[in-house]
Amino acid sequence: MSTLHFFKGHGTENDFVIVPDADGELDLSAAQVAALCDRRAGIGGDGVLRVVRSAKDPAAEHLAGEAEWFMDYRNGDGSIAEMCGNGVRVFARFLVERGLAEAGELRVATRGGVKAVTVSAEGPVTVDMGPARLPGSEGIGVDVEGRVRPATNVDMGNPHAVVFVEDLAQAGTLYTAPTVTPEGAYPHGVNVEFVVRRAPGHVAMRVHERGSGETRSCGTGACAVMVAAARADGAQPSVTGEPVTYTVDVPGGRLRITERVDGHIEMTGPAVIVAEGRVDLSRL
Ligand SMILES: N[C@@H](CCC[C@H](N)C(=O)O)C(=O)O
Repeated sequence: MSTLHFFKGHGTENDFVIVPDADGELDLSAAQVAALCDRRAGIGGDGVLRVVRSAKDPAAEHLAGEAEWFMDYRNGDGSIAEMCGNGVRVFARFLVERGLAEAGELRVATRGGVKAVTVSAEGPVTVDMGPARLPGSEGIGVDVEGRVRPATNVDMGNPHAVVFVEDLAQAGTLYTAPTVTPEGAYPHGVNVEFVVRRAPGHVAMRVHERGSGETRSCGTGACAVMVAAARADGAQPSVTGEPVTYTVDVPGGRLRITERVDGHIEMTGPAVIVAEGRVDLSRL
């Protein structure tokens, strides 16, 4: 019997199975990750966060001097993604609650680089996501109710296509991935955000995540949405010298996203650990 000690946590209901593996002894296959994330036959989650010392994982050993811990993030289907914004906030909360790091500012290694995360004792968790990249949106579109609308292509370390709609119901069921054009625009897949405006500086979104399907929140997605909305509103802090903050509502709660004058995107929201248990991997 191979028993795995796990925790469960979420950030605005983007939920994760957290697997402590300080010394990098676990080799979870994609099938095992998918089985853990299965909401009926497994624990259930949008993804898995393996908590490993940077020095003990080949993907992060080069970052060990900057960050003691590496977030090995996997999507719900077992695929690897470069970055998970809610995941890194939940990961930092876990480190602090388990006494593996002090509250305050700490650094977490990810496949998207080292992220500075600020954890308050009971309150919100803020992550400096670094700058967004807008590699060009020419020709990129998302099918909305049978009609292709132009989308904003935003890279938050992982890829996003952001499309504005009048009503979030226009996103449809999202049981399957939205159609993004042109075919092949995102050879490694893409996260798609549907956005409505609520008020100046306030938007709401739904997301279909690459590798996880529709989720209740996506941190990198909320940052991509904020940047797309800010640019559409003519706001660019690096030019105006004024930071810009947006409230982004997601089905699972609310995130506050600030673009600083240096271009870095900061995301703030709740992150909680809600359960702990053991699972027999051979039964999944
Ligand atoms: N939920 C995450 C994003 C997870 C990765 C994404 N599905 C991808 O494949 O890029 C977040 O909070 O950012």
